[in-house]
Order: sequence, then structure tokens, then C-alpha cells
Amino acid sequence: ITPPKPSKNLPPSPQKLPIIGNLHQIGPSPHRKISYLARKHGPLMLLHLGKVPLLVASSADAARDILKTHDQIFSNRPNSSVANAIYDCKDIAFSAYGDYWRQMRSICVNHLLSSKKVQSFRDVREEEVFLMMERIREAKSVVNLSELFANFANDVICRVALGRKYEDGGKFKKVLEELGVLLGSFDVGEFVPWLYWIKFVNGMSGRVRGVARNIDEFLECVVREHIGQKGEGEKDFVDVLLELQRNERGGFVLDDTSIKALILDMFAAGSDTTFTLMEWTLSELIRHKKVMAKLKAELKRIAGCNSTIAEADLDKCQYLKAVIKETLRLHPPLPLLVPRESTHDAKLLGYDIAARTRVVINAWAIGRDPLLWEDAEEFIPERFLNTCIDFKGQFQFLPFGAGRRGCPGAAFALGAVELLLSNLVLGFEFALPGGERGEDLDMVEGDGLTIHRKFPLCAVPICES
Ligand code: HEM
Repeated sequence: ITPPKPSKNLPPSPQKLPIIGNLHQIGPSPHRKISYLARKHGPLMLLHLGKVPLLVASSADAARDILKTHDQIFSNRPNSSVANAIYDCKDIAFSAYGDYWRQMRSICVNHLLSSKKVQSFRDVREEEVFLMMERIREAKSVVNLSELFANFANDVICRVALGRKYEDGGKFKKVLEELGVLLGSFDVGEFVPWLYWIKFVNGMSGRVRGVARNIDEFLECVVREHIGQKGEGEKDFVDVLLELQRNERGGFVLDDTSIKALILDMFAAGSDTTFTLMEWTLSELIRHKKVMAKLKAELKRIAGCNSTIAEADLDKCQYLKAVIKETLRLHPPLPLLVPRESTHDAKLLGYDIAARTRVVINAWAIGRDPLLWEDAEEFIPERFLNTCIDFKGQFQFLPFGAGRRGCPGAAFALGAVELLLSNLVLGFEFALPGGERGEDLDMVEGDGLTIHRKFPLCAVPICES
């Protein structure tokens, strides 16, 4: 007699409803909702979104198991109807794990995001910071800092990737914002097949097509313009991509769609996340006067008789770095990272996980886990001074994800954020409009894949000198 097959040891699940499973328990602010569910059901929890199993990891140990021990099995991305509609997932962030993804990622790291490349963009960052400071100095009253931050992040990427700023860049930025919202919204039909029609009725399908068309119109123009100006001036990222296309290597064909998808990724993955980090950091500083004063003192000491902080000074700004890390702990711009999918069966923390399970890692919940962080809900940058907690290899702090699919743009983003914030804090005091007290500044979160402030950060800048 053959012994009965041992039954699978599945992670705990909250009770589910027929057909929709746990879909009704997610909705807006999913990182908060699933963190609440995980408190009851544990650090590895299996939800059912319609017919799709979704594994949620909410502890550093679970994250380590997924992103390190079994990184290869969990390096795929699940299918997303929105990403599919835009360049067929031929970008880096949404392409399936495999050779195509590997080649695209290595092109992008070697030609745009390596630390050597990032250093070479120093002039661009310094010029854009200077322009931003001028703009704020000229403002006589309330300034919408969120908008300025968004323009800054976009302009830096525009200049290094496309070679210059574009007049219709503002329109492109709006389209990207819409893309972010669509990527973060739920296409119910992905989970409950017989509700496939909903996206046609609620307008989602039309919005996705509109966004795809607008993105392609802009990027097609950019690429055509670059083809038309062969060999003139310094090479930007688009020039490099076109050159790689001409000198096809090792059988890897970089077609026009791949080029546009790569450029789009730099904006879609890099712009919103970077500006969000600036927005939350300055918000926390405005709310915490003592931290602001301590940071100002550090920056004044380092600037000495200069009125600005230069890139070369940033290594000395240890408190600034701690302030940014503390902001990323409490407000990771992508609180659930970017979803993964398992390619094979695996065992995690003793549970059986089937192939093709979607996985999200709740970096937001891990960053606020009281077992890992003292006074976890408080903003205390000092906790990052004199510790080895950095952006790599520690699973209690995961704002950039980890493993082979971890963010390749961290150095690029941090270079821009550190330079801008240090100069802003050195150059200005910020008061809230209408005499509102800093500590009363609202911290309400918006919706979307990237979680920014629901209401823009508006303040009255007062020049220090
Ligand atoms: C503060 C700024 C940023 C944050 C917080 C951030 C965060 C993240 C996170 C959490 C992921 C998913 C990682 C995972 O699955 O483990 C990711 C992926 C990615 N990020 Fe970033 N990112 C930032 C800036 C940037 C910038 C500036 C760029 C490029 C210009 C960039 C390009 C990418 C790309 C291409 C991916 C996809 C990687 C892949 O799937 O292989 N990011 N980012």
C-alpha cells in the first residue's frame, strides 16, 4: 500500500468569501490593510484574490527567505494587464525573469545607473539644484514644494536620459502620474475572470489605452529626434541605446519598442519615487523642529564659509543620511515593493508555497515592526547613526527591495535627494501657511503604486541669508 501523500502545510489565511476570496479586505492603502491582517495571521499569510493566491510577507525573516535564500525562485513578476498594455512588459521592472530581463537590466546599469555613471551626472544635479533654489528664492509667498520636487526629479532624469528638458515634458509628467495610479489600481478581471468586462465599463481600459498612446507619441518623438542628430554633442542614454541597436551584440536585438520601454522605465520607476522621498523627508523635518535644527547645524558646520553644500561634502553629512533613512523606514515610496511571482514550488518558514504564487513584501510593515525597532512609530534619525544598517543586505530595512530584482537606481536617487535637501535646509526656513504649527502638518497618504502625500506640501520659504 502506498502511504497517503502528506498534505501541504499552507500559510494561514483569513476567512474568504466565495468567488472574490479576500479581495474585499484590501482596497485603498493595501499596505495598511494587509499589515492589520498579518497581525492576526502571522508573518507569512496566504490571501486569495479571486482565483489568484497572494502570499504576503510581513517580517524580516520572511523577507530574507524570499529575497535571499530563494531569490531565484521569486524573481519573476506577475502578469499585469496595465504593464502589458504598455510596450508588452518589455521594460525592466515588469518583464519576466530570464535572459531578456537580464540583458535590459545590464544595459541600464552599465550606461546610466552604475556609481561611476551617477558621479558623471554631478554637473546636472548641481545646476538643477541651483535653479530650484533660485525659483524658491524668487517666490514671495506660499510655494508648492511637492510640485517643485516632482519637476526637479523629472528634469534630472530628462537631462541625463534624453539629453535635454522637453517643453512638453510637463504633459509627459502628467501622463506618468496617470500611469502610476493605473498601475496601483485593481483590475478586478485579473483575479475574477468572469468580471473581465468591468474594466471596459468603469473606463479603466480606455484610460490605459490613452496613457499608452500618449507615452508612445512622446517617446517616438524623442527617439526620432535623436536619430536625426547623429554624432552631435555629448552622448545621452538614448544615443547609447541607439548605438547598441546599430551594433547588435551577442544576438540580443534591442528593437524600437525595447528602447522606448527602457526610457519609460527610467521615468516611471525613477521620478515619482525620488520626488516622494523628498516630499516625505521635508514634511518630517517640518514636523520635528529639533531634528531640523540639528540637521541645519551639521550642514552649517560642513559648509563653513560657503553658502551651499557641494556634492563632495555629502559624504560628511552623516545626520542628513540618517534623516533620509529614517524617512525611508517610515515612508517607503513603494510600501509593498514591486510584486514578485514564484516560478517553482518552495518552502518558506516551513510552509509550502506553490509555483505561480504572487508575492508581496510589506516593507512598510517591516519598517514599523516593534520587535525590530524601538519606538517604531517615532521619527528618530539617531537610530541610524553608528549602525551598519544600510540599503543592502538587511532585511528589516527594505526601501529599495533586495536580491537580483532589487532597485538598480538607489545611488542615482540618493545623489539627487541628498544634494537638494541639504541645500534647501541650509538655505531656508520653512513655515506653514496660515501660521499652522509644524507639528500639526498632516501626513495623509495618497493612492497609487507609489505612496506620496495626499495633499501637496506647501510652505512659505524664508531665506536664511
Ligand atoms: C527613492 C527612490 C527609489 C525607490 C524608493 C525605489 C524603490 C524600488 C523598489 C522597491 C523596487 C522593487 C525592488 C524589488 O522588487 O525587490 C524598484 C525597482 C526598480 N527601480 Fe527603483 N526606486 C527608486 C528610484 C529609482 C530610480 C532613480 C531608478 C532609475 C532611474 C529606478 C529604477 C528601478 C528599476 C528599473 C526597477 C526594476 C528592477 C527589476 O525589476 O529588475 N528606481 N525600485
